Amino acid sequence: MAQKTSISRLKLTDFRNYAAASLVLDSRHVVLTGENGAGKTNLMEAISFLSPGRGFRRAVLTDVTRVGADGGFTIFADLDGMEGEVAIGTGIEPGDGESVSRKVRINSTPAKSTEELSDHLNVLWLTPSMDGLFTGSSSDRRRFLDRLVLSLDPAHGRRASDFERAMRSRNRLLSEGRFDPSWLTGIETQMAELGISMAAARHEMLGLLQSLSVNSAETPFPTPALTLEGFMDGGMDRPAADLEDDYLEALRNGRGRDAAAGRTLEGPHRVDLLVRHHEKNIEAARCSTGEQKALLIGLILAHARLTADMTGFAPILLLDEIAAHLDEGRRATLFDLVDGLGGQAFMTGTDQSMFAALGDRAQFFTVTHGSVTPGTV
Ligand SMILES: Nc1ncnc2c1ncn2[C@@H]1O[C@H](COP(=O)(O)OP(=O)(O)OP(=O)(O)O)[C@@H](O)[C@H]1O
Repeated sequence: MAQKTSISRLKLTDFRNYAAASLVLDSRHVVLTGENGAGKTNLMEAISFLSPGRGFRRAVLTDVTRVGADGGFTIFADLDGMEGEVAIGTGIEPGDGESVSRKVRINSTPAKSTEELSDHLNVLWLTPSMDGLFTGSSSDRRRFLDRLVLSLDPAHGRRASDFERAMRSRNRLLSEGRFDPSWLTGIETQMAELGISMAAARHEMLGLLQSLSVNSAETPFPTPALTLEGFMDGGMDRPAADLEDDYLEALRNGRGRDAAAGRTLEGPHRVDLLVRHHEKNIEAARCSTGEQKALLIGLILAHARLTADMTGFAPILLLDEIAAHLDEGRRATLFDLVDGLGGQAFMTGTDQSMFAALGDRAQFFTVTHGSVTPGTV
């Protein structure tokens, strides 16, 4: 059984609709209930800032600061993490401009980047804005895929941003008509190395996820079948050096075409994640709304289980409005599955009675207009 990571204290200042808020938690699950617009999702978003990136809303950081405050916000958390007890602080400071990046302190020491947060905890989420994942844009699915990979392989984020940077340099050279072969080859060699290792990490993560899906038919939340399309399709079993050579050659041969298109037409940045309902054998995009939600829940649960197996620590789960469209039986099953992961999950809803099946496996808080109090009203 994986060990637990859990948050024991959370303190927000000038974050969204919270001027100041403080929660003291035990290691059980956390249920936040309150009216629409009270600040439940905002609290979950604050927790998502304890992982690399811009949180689950992918927010512009200056929008996160409370309207009316003087420009900065802070989030402090004490947690029992993967390297023991740790205090994490993050936020932006007053006066930070539009292109601000958020600062992170770990046990009061400034972190080099937000990626250091991955050493201490994994935070996974499911929010209503992900409901359209299967029918929406391939870039959303790619981002989703990369977050899945990131929780198992923290170096994936750095590889992806280095690849992007190299690709932008290549695009610029090509668009300016500067076909300097040695310069281009240098950049393309870097793209090939990074691109193939990105593809390999994605491929490996999907393989591991699929190997976990054996029990899927027994729950209302089946793990979907997942495949990648658009780059090195079906060819990832060959040695990495061969794949890199192939991609390098494709880039070299594609210079004229890419110059005309104004972008690089082949690479890991063009991959799409194809999702199918395994048992019904149809694409997720053609499943009903309820079936799509069940597949998404199945996918997040399988990923949480995989993260727990691979790291030895159950991730923190943020499940926003998870209970809203499930009947009583499915809700109870979901809570048992979430609890069975062995981690701490945060769940929101408008009605506390929807979480009754959790019993004393959870602690309850009421959220009202930017304040949060223990217990229920
Ligand atoms: N930077 C900000 N400053 C002040 N208020 C903000 C800021 N950003 C968002 N808000 C407000 O925070 C409020 C609470 O939003 P939140 O999404 O947390 O609600 P919720 O409790 O999850 O509601 P629902 O049940 O409708 O999803 C909203 O009214 C929103 O306008």
